[in-house]
Amino acid sequence: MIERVAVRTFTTTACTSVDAEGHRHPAPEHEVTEALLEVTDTDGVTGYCQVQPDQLRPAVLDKHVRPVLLGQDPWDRERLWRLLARRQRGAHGGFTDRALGFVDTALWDLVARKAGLPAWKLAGGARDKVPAYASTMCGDTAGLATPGDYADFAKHLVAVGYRAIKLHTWMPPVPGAPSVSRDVEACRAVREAVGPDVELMLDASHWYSRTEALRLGRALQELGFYWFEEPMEEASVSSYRWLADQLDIPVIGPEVAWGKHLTRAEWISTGACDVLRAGPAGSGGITPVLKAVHLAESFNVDCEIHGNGSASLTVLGATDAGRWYERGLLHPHVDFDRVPPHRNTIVDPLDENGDVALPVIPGIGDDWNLEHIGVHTLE
Ligand SMILES: O=C(O)[C@H](O)[C@@H](O)[C@@H](O)C(=O)NO
Ligand SMILES: [Mg+2]
Repeated sequence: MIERVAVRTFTTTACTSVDAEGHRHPAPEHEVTEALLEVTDTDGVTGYCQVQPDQLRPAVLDKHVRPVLLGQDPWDRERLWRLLARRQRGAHGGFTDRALGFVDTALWDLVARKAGLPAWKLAGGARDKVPAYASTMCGDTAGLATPGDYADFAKHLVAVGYRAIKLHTWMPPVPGAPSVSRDVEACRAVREAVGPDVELMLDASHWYSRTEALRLGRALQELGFYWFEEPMEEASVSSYRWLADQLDIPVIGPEVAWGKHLTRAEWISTGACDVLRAGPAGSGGITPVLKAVHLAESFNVDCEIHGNGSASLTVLGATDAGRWYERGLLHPHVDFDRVPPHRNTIVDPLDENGDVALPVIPGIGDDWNLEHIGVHTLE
């Protein structure tokens, strides 16, 4: 039975930081506080999920998570997920899909560790590697400051094996952002740099109106882009249906819209997307993302998985619905393969063919340096 649910904060180092709008950029190496959710059962097995401390608050653990999980059989993951999800209504926004996702992910890690299997095998076992696309950081003023910078970086990414590249371009608070014309210049420069055989995608991060999104989408069509992501606020489903009706380039979503697989059923049934999107971090965990993947399969719609890391790899290994693993966020001035002090290895090394092998260790695949984490635990 589950006997302990705790969040352990620890110090480590990072070479990136987020700006005022939450977009990640390179930074000098510095100390940061991270957190690990731990769910331990009476056999002494622990499931883990790395969390942002402010996104799984003590009050949520006390009021919603522990009352559901403690004393329960961790193998009843589906029943426990549903009990947790139904707590969201009464939490009045205090128990987010992200918090639910962290708990569900730790439960998957726990039962896979108990089974001695990779979680993707336990959840299905559809493939043992997946092609990765390079997901760039947003534009900035040093490194990804011009269309030429994006073009040079794209050539490097192709040279190391990527067969697809997704641009995040310039976003506020970067001066002059957002700008449809600058986005088009960057996308054109990258297409000219890599040629016609590399799949290209743009993630416009929700800053545009319908008419701006339409203008940008038409330009991407001319450049042969593979999908068009999040040009508008995803709460406006009718805007996405309007846009998808007018464009040939596939519109993909939703990424951050709340409502788990249920919201995604609405996006498919109303024609708001041509390709579905869901990720364990933002859509309530591995459990509802698997539901969304199966939903998409039933409509013959591709479902692309949002976000890097072990939980996304779990879904991608368990199904063959997603064509790509989002590897990133990448930047010319950041070594994405750097192993931080709290890990023994990274979970998603890229091979020379541009593929990421699914992890083979028991659990979702994170190889934590528990000696570092334990020693550096903050009380
Ligand atoms: O912080 C975020 O929202 C994510 O990093 C996001 O920007 C990025 O992963 C994305 O949009 N992927 O599609
Ligand atoms: Mg996105």
